[in-house]
Amino acid sequence: MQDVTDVPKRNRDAARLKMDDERLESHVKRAQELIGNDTKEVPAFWINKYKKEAAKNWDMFYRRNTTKFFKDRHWTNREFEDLAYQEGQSKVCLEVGCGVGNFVFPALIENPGLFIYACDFSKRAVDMVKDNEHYDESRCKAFVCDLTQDSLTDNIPAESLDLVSAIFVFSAIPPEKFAFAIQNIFKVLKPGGAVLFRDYGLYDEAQLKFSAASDKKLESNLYVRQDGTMSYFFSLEDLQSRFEAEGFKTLKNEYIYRETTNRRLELNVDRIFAQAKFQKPLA
Ligand SMILES: C[S@@+](CC[C@H](N)C(=O)[O-])C[C@H]1O[C@@H](n2cnc3c(N)ncnc32)[C@H](O)[C@@H]1O
Repeated sequence: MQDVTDVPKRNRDAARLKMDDERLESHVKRAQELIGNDTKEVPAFWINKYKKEAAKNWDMFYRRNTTKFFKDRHWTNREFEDLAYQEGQSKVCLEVGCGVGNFVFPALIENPGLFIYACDFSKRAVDMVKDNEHYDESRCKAFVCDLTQDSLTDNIPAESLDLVSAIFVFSAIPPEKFAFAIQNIFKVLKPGGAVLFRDYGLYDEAQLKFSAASDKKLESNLYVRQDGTMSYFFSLEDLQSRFEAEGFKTLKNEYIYRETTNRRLELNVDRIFAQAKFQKPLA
């Protein structure tokens, strides 16, 4: 689950290239076969347990990995122009599912006019954010919150945010809880404010790996990792309909294709991400 999107600078342009049609077609064909043949569903007892214990499993993930697992996300200004600082401008953002701050700290350092609220349901992760040498209360407030059941307005004034970033967090949430999470975000955004979304796309290589293994599929497009954390894969239609159902307007919604190389295994891997921008309409 490493952040393979953070390709070395000199390879960025090459990595951003879309897969050519032929390659994409054969990838989709392979994906559909693998996923279509994956009928090994996990028993309901375990599905409920993974869903119920999601916060605990992520907390254990951070106990094991501390701050060492994800790389800092230095690509966010490039991918989300709303985030990038413009002279004299100040913005307030909330990062949902902030983990240990791999999005938060590069964004604060690169964008002087930014204030970031950062929340996660893992207390251990939030404590690591607060312990970071760059944590400065005049520019950041981190707090524990389960986006799928705790109201964000307990910590953030309603309709006060310019931006909400959701970077690889919705994939960790069971789909039946998306609606609550999206409504929760809607309430703290200003009219005209936007959600910046990036997550695993349908047929991403990680989904193919889950399908090839046994007993990983919980339900359609939802899988479980060895450590009990979950991963959902978004088609653009699915993503768009879920945000629009809660009142958002879709301004951007696209797949990002990246070819990454695993040098040790001498393998090229096709990653597919869903990237979108959803706006809360002006009143
Ligand atoms: C893959 S990590 C991404 C972390 C961070 N956004 C980043 O870009 O590095 C997913 C994070 O979402 C958090 N998370 C998952 N479900 C959540 C929920 N219901 N409420 C709050 N945080 C959640 C997990 O604890 C984990 O830190």
